[in-house]
Amino acid sequence: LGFTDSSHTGKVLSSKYVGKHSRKKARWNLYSLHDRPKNHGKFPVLSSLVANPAGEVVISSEKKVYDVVLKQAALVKDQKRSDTAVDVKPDMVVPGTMYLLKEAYDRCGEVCAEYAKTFYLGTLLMTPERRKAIWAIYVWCRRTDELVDGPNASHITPSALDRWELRLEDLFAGRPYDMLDAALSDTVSRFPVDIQPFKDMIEGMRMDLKKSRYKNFDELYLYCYYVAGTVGLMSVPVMGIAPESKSTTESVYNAALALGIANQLTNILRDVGEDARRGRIYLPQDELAQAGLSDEDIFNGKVTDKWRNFMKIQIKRARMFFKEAEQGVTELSQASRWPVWASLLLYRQILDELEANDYDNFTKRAYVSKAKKLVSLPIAYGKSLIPPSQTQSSLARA
Ligand SMILES: CC(C)=CCC/C(C)=C/CC/C(C)=C/CC/C(C)=C/[C@@H]1[C@@H](COP(=O)(O)OP(=O)(O)O)[C@]1(C)CC/C=C(\C)CC/C=C(\C)CCC=C(C)C
Ligand SMILES: [Mn+2]
Repeated sequence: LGFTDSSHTGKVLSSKYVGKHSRKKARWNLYSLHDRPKNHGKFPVLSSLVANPAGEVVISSEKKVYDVVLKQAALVKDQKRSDTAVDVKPDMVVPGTMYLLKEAYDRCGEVCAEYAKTFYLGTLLMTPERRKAIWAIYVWCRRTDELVDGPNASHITPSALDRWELRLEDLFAGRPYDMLDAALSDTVSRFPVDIQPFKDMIEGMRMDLKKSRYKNFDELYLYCYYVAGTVGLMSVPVMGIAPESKSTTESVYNAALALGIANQLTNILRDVGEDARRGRIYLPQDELAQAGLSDEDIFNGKVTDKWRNFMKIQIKRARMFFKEAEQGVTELSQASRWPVWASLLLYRQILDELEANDYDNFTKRAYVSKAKKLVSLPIAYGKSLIPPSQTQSSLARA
């Protein structure tokens, strides 16, 4: 939804899980397009292992991230599912603060409208409580991204990110540092939003400071989780799951994660040329090599058949993540479905535009025209009318 603006667990996840299980080379590849498992609430045993570049079998990023998904889902599981704002805590009336808080949320709305207009319009379809909360989350994400991508990015050090994280902990503890933090502080006191995805997003920004290449899709997946999958996990507690939905909370979170991953993969494919000009290549190095491509080819920016074939595979993968996200959207509360469908349809069309540009993402920026955006809105609306799952299938709650 118009995230075409300004350009664009932590420790829990890292060393703890990456134990050496075997020195044998893994025989399966979790991320081969044909074998990729569908999680849908249960994590298949085989896919939790993956070979690292040294040939050691380690816990895959997908498994590590899935553990976070389970934790997030468990946190809200007992919360009453609700299509209205009844689960929202009432305003705490501290004289003088109500007005300031309103101003803080209004400012978040303005930032949102300025940076991501279409997305902002989408939020207007939500209930007022949810809309304000999503604005506050949006603004925090945007500010976090600006730390490493904004005008002061060259001055940002890991310790600046550490300070940003302390500030995050403070706002979760009810001690916001500024007005925009105050809005988020209020949001997290009203909705069952956990701090972990926020910390993980900061971890993604740390990764951006120290890393400009990704050995394989397992590494890239973890990065995509940090910077975008987290957004899905932050948003679901605010958007709400439809009370009539019979699918598992885990599967809805999993779909939200998939939407974030799909968006980020799409972002990466759209911005190959732009990123290369900053010395960054977010494409899996092993897959580039398999396609007979090197970093030099990316820097030279010539569309060849090798490049087209490579891009086809990458686009196919991004579409798989969008597909995985689709069934989760239907499970969201009624008022949240339309904006999320619109976001999914619009972002996915960037992939179509990449194809229409004959895979030239070196000199062209794929974008969805206003006319196509307009056409997508009623389609998204139609999809938002599909009722949530009524049966306890493989998606069902355990
Ligand atoms: C069940 C189900 C499917 C629920 C829906 C869950 C949901 C709302 C998922 C949202 C997924 C989403 C929109 C992810 C954002 C992905 C994204 C664009 C990440 C960007 C990262 C950095 O990338 P980069 O620097 O390479 O890109 P730029 O050139 O800078 O663009 C981000 C920039 C991180 C910061 C993210 C934001 C500013 C977006 C935050 C969005 C929200 C909080 C609201 C999402 C809500 C809706 C309705 C889509
Ligand atoms: Mn960015």
